[in-house]
Amino acid sequence: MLKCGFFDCFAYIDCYYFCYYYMFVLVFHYYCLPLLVFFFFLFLEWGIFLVGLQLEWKKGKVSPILSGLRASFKLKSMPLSIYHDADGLPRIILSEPSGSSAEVLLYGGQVVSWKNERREELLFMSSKAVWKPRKAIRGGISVCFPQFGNLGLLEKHGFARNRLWSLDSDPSPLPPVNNQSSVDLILKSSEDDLKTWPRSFELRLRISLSPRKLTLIPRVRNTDSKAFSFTVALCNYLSVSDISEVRVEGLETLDYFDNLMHRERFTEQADAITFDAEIDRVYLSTPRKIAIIDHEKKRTFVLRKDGMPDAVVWNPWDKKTKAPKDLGDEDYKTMICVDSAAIEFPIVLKPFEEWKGHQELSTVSSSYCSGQLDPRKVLYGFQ
Ligand SMILES: O=P(O)(O)OC[C@H]1O[C@H](O)[C@H](O)[C@@H](O)[C@@H]1O
Repeated sequence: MLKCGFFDCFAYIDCYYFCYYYMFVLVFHYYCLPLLVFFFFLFLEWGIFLVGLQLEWKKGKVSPILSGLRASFKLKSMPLSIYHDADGLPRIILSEPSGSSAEVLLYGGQVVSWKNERREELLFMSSKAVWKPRKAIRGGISVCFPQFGNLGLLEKHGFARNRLWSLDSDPSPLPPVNNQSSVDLILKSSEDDLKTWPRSFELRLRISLSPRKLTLIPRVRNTDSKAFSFTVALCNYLSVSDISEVRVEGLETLDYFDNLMHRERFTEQADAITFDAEIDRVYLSTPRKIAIIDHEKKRTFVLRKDGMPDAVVWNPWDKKTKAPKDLGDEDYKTMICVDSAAIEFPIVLKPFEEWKGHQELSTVSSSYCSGQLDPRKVLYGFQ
């Protein structure tokens, strides 16, 4: 007869615990441990990726692997409509809720109109502008790349303003835009351009509209196997009531190259720039903020820029022999060009590096007190 004492019960329970423990060890070793190892390496990989992303972004450089990964995770953006006007040039219309708008041509990646909420045009467009390819359109905001002016062997101001750009579906590392107030454009080196400028590049431009503000973010990526350098400018043709009533502040005491004096270097002596004759100067290492004050219209344009240390100031005045053919005789009176530029020190990019600039044009619709460059002071009287 089998007898089962009190302590035999414990032996019986112990045996079960041992089996559970053994099973747990088996499961842990064969299932959980591999899973833990898997997740450990997964998180490690993502950590390295995110740190890399941040470092690359801080340096302003982007590797193709990172940009490829980003592209695969990007959000789908809302398609923008492309219109063809009477001139046949494809254009994109940007708008935002306050009522302001902008028009952007694929030809040249050029902004040709920027209207405020009262539908007033803020950019100058020549009465004789030629709306046909292979010639830059006289007005708006044009992109000079890869050469400013005649500072090289290429055509004046480079070829980018005379090429057909495309919509950019992968603007990474910038997040994709998904509304009607921004557009991303891209120009890549073509076979023809490689013959005259044998450097493979991607030139991107984001144009964004917000109340009283137009922002342009140009970027250049070196997709070549060799380093290259370039000069660049955003030529802003601003609409003014009367050039003789205009004053530009923020460039005083700076050095400039005078294009009318064989690029000789001078130092600005005036406390602001006023206009009574032809002017064509490249101001060097300027502050980030420049004010263009239109006394008659009681409007001030505020130009803020980054990554483009120089500023060009140009008005051809009435020198009919010298003035461009696509400019009306009286047009010089209602325009002033103040450009954001990188000219004195060309930008150098190694393979896969990216350069990024930033320009913001805004308007302050009030009388402007000299010396108060901060538009908040003008608008709200902040001290
Ligand atoms: O006639 P474009 O090639 O468009 O150039 C227009 C003007 O652009 C810049 O402002 C230059 O400094 C000027 O020298 C030039 O005349």
